[in-house]
Amino acid sequence: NHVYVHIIAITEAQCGKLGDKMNTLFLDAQTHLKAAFSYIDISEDIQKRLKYPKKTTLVSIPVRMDDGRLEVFEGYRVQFDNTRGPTKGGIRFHPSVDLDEVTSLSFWMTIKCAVAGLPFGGAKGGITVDPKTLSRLELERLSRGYIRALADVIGPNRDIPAPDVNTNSTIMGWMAEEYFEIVREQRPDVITGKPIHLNGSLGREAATGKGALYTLLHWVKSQNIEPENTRIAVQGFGNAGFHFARLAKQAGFKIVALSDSRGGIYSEDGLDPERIMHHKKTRHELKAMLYCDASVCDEAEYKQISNADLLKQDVDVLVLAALENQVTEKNVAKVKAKVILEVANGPVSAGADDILFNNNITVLPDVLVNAGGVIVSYLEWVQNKTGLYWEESEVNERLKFRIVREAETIFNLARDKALSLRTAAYIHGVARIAGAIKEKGTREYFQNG
Ligand SMILES: NC(=O)C1=CN([C@@H]2O[C@H](COP(=O)(O)OP(=O)(O)OC[C@H]3O[C@@H](n4cnc5c(N)ncnc54)[C@H](OP(=O)(O)O)[C@@H]3O)[C@@H](O)[C@H]2O)C=CC1
Ligand SMILES: O=C(O)CCC(=O)C(=O)O
Repeated sequence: NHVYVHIIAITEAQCGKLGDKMNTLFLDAQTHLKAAFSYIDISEDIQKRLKYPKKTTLVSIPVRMDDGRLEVFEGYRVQFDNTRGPTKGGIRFHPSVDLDEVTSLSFWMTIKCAVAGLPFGGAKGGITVDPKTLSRLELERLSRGYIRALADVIGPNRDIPAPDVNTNSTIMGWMAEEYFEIVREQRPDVITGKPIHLNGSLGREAATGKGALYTLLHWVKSQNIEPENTRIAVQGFGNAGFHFARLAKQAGFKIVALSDSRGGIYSEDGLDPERIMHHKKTRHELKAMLYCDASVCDEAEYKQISNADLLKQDVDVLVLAALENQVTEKNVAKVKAKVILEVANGPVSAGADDILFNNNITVLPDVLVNAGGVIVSYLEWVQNKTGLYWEESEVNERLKFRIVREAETIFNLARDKALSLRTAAYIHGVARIAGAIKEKGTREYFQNG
């Protein structure tokens, strides 16, 4: 299989050229960086370095399909910055994966790991594929092929992948096992988000949703708002959105609307995410709840809504837990929520973000809100390295302590300097990265300066 795999490690100079060709997502993401630079004492050299990914790898992954055909898929791994430690970030399987998206996601990972105070830089990977069209065996072959193609650039102290959209613990297990075969050594610290039976961490499955809930709870407390008086709509009902919705209901919030890629449902009386997940699992769409047998359904009245409708709901908190660019300058005027909780990466465009700030709509930013996933991935990596495994309660306590500590710093900075929470989060994270670059000395950054 290796014969078919082409690894192209792109140099910095080529990256500059690629940078020029990048379309809106990466350029949009960079807007927030520029905003943060104006509040930090940071040299021009460091500013310039942070605008380019350090290493971009593109691979082709040949897969023998069940019917005997050979399909070749495009795979990516972008390692944006490793100044603070090995790079870290998930792997996405989705038809819209391209270099622009993966680079943007790797940039957000870099900021996020710094915001969370983790000893990691940022990376992201992906394959351009609709995994819903593959059989289980095709999916396994594709996942293993991705690792065979990228085994030279990842590693337990180099770059540590994890799950993202349409990937999960099963896929991480296959990938880890493929890596062990290649290096002839058990290295569970090469990938996080693994199954519990393959040295994964208790608490990783729900960590992204849980971290988002801790951030929201800290926010409502700072505003003297009771969860019981807070109505929430959630876009996206996968790992992050489902666990957030489930835990938010347990914490007393009222979930009135939910959606997945096929549409959504609304109930003024409130929805039960666990019950809805049960129906989604059997009928593959969230709105299957609408057709469920009356004897199984409760008394609540459900209304079908579109994905566009979900964003317009008159709720207290709009939770975006699907994909990037969901609220843009085109639809931002329709948003009625008072608070947006960014569980997804980059769900609000930079232009929409400015409009929301000017309209006094609070955006709790992705680089803080969804950091729970990578925080528990870090805890998994530490457990894998030490061989000492913690109870779930210990993992959750460590997650809560870290995310609340960083949230408190960011909330205070935003309040004291009258900034958006996003700008405050970027200042907090970028200052840590810039500090590390400075301390590292002149080898890479200032060779001729
Ligand atoms: N998993 C993790 O640990 C982390 C994830 N994130 C981010 O959270 C977001 C979601 O990731 P994750 O939950 O893991 O991914 P999943 O694949 O588990 O879930 C994604 C969900 O989004 C839904 N979706 C896709 N498109 C739309 C749309 N247009 N409208 C409404 N729903 C849609 C999918 O629907 P369907 O079920 O029909 O496919 C699915 O329910 C991503 O931005 C990811 O980068 C961030 C930090 C960590
Ligand atoms: O758990 C991780 O290492 C990374 C998760 C991720 O991809 C993300 O935070 O966007």
